[in-house]
Amino acid sequence: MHDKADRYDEADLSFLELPTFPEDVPTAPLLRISLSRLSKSDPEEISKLWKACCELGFFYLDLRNVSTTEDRPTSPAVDGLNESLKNENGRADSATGDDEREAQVKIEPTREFEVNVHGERLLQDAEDLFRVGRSVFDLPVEEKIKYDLKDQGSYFGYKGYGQGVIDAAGTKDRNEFYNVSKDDILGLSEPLPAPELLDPHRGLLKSFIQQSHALVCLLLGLLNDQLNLPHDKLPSLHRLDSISGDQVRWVHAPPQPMDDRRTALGQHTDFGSVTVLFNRLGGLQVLPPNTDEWCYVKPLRGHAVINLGDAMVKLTAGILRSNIHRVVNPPGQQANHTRMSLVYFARPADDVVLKALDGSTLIDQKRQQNPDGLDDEEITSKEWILRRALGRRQGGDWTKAGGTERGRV
Ligand SMILES: O=C(O)CCC(=O)C(=O)O
Ligand SMILES: [Fe+2]
Repeated sequence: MHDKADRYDEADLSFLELPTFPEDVPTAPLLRISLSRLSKSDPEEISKLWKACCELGFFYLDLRNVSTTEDRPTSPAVDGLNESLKNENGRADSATGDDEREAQVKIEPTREFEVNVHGERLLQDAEDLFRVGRSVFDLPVEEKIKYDLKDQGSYFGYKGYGQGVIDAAGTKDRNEFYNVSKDDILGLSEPLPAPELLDPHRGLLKSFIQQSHALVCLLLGLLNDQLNLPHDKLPSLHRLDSISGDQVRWVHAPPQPMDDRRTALGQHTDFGSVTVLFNRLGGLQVLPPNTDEWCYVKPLRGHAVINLGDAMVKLTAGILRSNIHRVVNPPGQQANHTRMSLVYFARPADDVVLKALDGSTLIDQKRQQNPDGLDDEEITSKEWILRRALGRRQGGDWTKAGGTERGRV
């Protein structure tokens, strides 16, 4: 048994500046996995990852430096770098800083843009982006709706409060989104219309995207090996420089009146491959397999919540799990606070066909057990995501919004 991560006490895991997450609500049984140990290919940690991805499809990933000398990346160069990259606002988001920081974290520059994941850096970027997100939602609605790109057939940009639906009856949601495309920020596609206040933060968004994507590729590489797929198969479907639906999302939900509360974001499975989620207030709930009780995911400081999406289910013939989740008003003393979350959605490249991959006996066996299973249609990643995302918008086709959860426990 490892005890390093477990020796942090509760105070280290809490957001002390926020009202505490209540003790008396059901919480979901997410395993806590250490990035530092995964990146050293620790076999025990890899089996925890495998178990979490097969059984629940959700886990916590500890992104902090583990406090032992051998684990801590404290070379003076890296420490000094972090300082030198902060601008006068204390934010690490200058354009020149990006290049310098990339140079430091990149050990083996395999593909254009790619970096090695650095957990503390990702945590810092997430914290900085929480501030940026607040300023986006503070803009007047008339300004924000200029960036609702639904009518152009895009799921990037703004989605206003109540502009999504949470069920087949068309009940309106209770949150706003702002979605930023990876390809826009990396210069792989034309820039989309966006509020001017985001301009100075494109460097920060780029860093967050690179770090999140590198994290996802590390996880995909480890899962690839567990699945006995040909080397690099899963990561190669998720190249940072391929055109894809990868996006950063801020989710923003003001507190709901005490006598009129409803689900803010309706139950769903994520559409893509791997989701990296930063939460501070509670409200996210999962429905664990074989239960009918929604359980809260308690936010933990220094950790991301990672969950798998439907693409991973389809590519592995259902070996890996994408679990249903939803967002409700924050619980207990947190109920009167505005909730915001920050998400990175990694998705296979647009042209990847979402069907079981060849080259793994494990996947072949699973496919044989369930021959008509998940390959019932030939659909690309782009079509799948567009259909599901727009199906959940008002006026969309709800019957097309569903995912692989249908017919499954
Ligand atoms: O806000 C959250 O905690 C989760 C958001 C979510 O599930 C999503 O945007 O798909
Ligand atoms: Fe989700």
